[in-house]
Amino acid sequence: MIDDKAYSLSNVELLSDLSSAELAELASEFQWENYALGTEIIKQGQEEHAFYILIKGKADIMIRKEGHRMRRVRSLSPGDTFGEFSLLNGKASASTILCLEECQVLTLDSEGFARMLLRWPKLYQMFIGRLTQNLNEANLTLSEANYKEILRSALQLNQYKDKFYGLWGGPRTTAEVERKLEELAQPKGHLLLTGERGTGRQMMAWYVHQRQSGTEAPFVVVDGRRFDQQWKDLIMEPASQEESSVVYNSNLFDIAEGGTLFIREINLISPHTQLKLARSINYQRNKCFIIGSLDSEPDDLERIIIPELRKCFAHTYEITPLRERKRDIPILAQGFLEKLAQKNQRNVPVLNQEATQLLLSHHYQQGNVSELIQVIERAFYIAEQDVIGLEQIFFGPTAEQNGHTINLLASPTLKGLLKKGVLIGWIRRAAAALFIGLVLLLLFNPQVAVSTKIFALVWGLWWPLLALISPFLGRLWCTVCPFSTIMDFVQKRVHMNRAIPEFVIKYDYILVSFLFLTIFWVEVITDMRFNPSYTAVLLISIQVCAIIIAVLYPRHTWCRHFCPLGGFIGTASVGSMLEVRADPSLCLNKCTTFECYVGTENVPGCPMSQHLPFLDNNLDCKLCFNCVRNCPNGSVQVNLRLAGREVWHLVRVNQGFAVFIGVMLGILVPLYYLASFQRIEVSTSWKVWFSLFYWGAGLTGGMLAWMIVKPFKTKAASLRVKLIFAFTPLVLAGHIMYQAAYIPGIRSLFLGIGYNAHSGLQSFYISATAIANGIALTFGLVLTGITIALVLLRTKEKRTARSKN
Ligand SMILES: Nc1ncnc2c1ncn2[C@@H]1O[C@H](COP(=O)(O)OP(=O)(O)OP(=O)(O)O)[C@@H](O)[C@H]1O
Repeated sequence: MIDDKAYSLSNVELLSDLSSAELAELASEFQWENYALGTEIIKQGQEEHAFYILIKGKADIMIRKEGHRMRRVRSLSPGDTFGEFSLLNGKASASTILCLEECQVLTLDSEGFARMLLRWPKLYQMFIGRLTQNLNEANLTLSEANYKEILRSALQLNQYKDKFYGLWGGPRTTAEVERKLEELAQPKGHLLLTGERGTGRQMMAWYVHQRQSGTEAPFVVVDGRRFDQQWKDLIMEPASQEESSVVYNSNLFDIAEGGTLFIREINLISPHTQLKLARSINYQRNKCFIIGSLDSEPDDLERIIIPELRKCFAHTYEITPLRERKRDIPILAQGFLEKLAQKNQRNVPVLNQEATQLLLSHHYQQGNVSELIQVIERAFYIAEQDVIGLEQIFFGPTAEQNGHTINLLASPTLKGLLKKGVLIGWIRRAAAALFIGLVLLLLFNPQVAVSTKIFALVWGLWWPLLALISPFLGRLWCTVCPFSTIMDFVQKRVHMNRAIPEFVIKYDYILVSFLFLTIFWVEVITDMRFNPSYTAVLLISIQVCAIIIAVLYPRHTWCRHFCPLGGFIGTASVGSMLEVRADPSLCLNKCTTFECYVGTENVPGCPMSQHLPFLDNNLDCKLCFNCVRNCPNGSVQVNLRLAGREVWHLVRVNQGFAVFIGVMLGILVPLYYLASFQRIEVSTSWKVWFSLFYWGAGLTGGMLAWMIVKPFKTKAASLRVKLIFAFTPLVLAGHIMYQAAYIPGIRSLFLGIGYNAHSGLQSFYISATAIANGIALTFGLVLTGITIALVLLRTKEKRTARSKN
């Protein structure tokens, strides 16, 4: 019978490296089991586990998701294994195995499985590799978290040689680490490494091990987080060894014999197991060197690990957090870039001054050097030139979702539409064609433009509509904006793709504010709203500027850093009801290709240079949906949300746009009173007074906002920034009031509420403009008031929560 089993096992690919003697040894552990057609060998959710090899018959791996019918994931045929996943992670089975025919299997219980892995570590390694491959083919989404854990487990037998960058930092750090390495490599007793996550504790452990025992000696890594579930039984203590009902050929110290056993996050082992571990360490009689690591200050050690275990470690070494040795940052960053360039056979990119400064200003509390590596790797892969600037550095916490949203992509029709992008393409082309027709008409046949009321619609419909729709649809207009379509058309054919000057990135709010002020001023001074030819010249000028910028610089630099209209809609859309966001956990765990930023063969990357997991406000999102089309992981969502919520939840934003809001608010008074209503006769002196009043008010508004929000060194949105953004409804209301006055016929529209022959018509009729203004102003004031109150409440709530922690 054993021969039968050994013969069957010899046909299993996973075991093909074992000799006949070894197969015979292993076969004695396995049991035969038969299952009839339609039976379930394993049930999803089952707690007890065994390892199975299908010898005869066919079976399916089935998964039932909550509220759904059973779904087939994969078929199994003779030689395939199953059950191993649950054995390794100690969790309930994630799937059901259903027999499609009569099946014969060989099974191994959990203890036999553990013995097999210990007896043949190489098998374990192959096993993990095979399992990973199987998992890849199976339902990745469901198993992703477990999959990662297993890969981590697999690391214990992997060679660490090529894992680390082998850099330490600046000369001071390098000298200190080298000295410490020499010292620690002298075997005087076990070592405890303390330091925050990602400071390099593993790396230090590896290099200590390398110096002490050599690269080829075993370096076994186990994780304290899963020690109780996975490894507790593999440590021997003198008393329990004989008592134990399970006799193992080997234990953790045997596996690491002659090398190092590295126990990560040792403090996360339960106190009971810590005690067992302490006894085992003392009992193992220096079979291996032990390194423990934990995230703690050395002074806290007594509190978080039990004294018996603490005493096992003769010395401790604390690795300094990255933020306390900032001089290392540029050297590490450049070093990582060099390694990446070497690996990818590319030129070594250089970090420009601004990018370096940004890297230096960050605190790296999320993951120290690992966090820096992530930022640098991302920058390396998304950089299109050999210089890495601010545009390629994405930092800090990823975007978080606030409150309830409705993902519109849940609708297959809409998803299909956006994924194809054909409709948007046609709308863009149609808008561009209409725009060109309009400009030509204004330029060459202004009388027709006026008599057909087309001209009136330019000022009376286009602009008011923009102010009206952006609180709802955000920058959706920017996607179909003819300026950007024409600019895109030219850019595809002629482009220099120069790096965007840093002053443009840094001071874009000044450029946007200045252009905004200039356009409104020219409009009033030249009486452009009553002059088709001037209007055409303005539109052409804007288009020419957009084209020049598009030829010089990459993507939609114009829309992001220059366009006054884009700036206006962008600030209005911060609180809008539509957002495009990604699921950061999906992006960070699954994505290594950054298609949302880089683009794919057919669809360009984000025109606004956004990396989706870090996109957490609407200011720079044009809702072009390129990311929806590009993302291979389905991470992108198009959400409907509560209007305004982004303002009181604002985390990061280009703070300069608070200045722009100040400017927009400032000019409302001169625009409204002088331009809309007081313009009885446009004399030269009126123009002078208007100009003085207008520029004075605009600049004062901007300066005041600047003084309130300064200093804006980072992108973090302070309370003051949020408060200024809370004024957006008022700004919008003001601009709607100003623009609405140009809606064709509105000035001569009066609404009557009665007739009184004695007191005359006027007392009973009210102008439509006044009603519109009243409504807009009331909405503006009320919404601003509510937003300010919510900003204050939310800040208070956050402060209270922080002080409680
Ligand atoms: N001084 C350093 N020089 C170069 N690379 C470093 C340095 N410190 C850490 N790293 C790199 O940072 C990454 C994380 O390091 P490591 O895994 O050793 O951190 P850790 O403290 O053990 O934290 P974690 O438990 O999160 O892994 C590794 O890729 C490592 O190569």
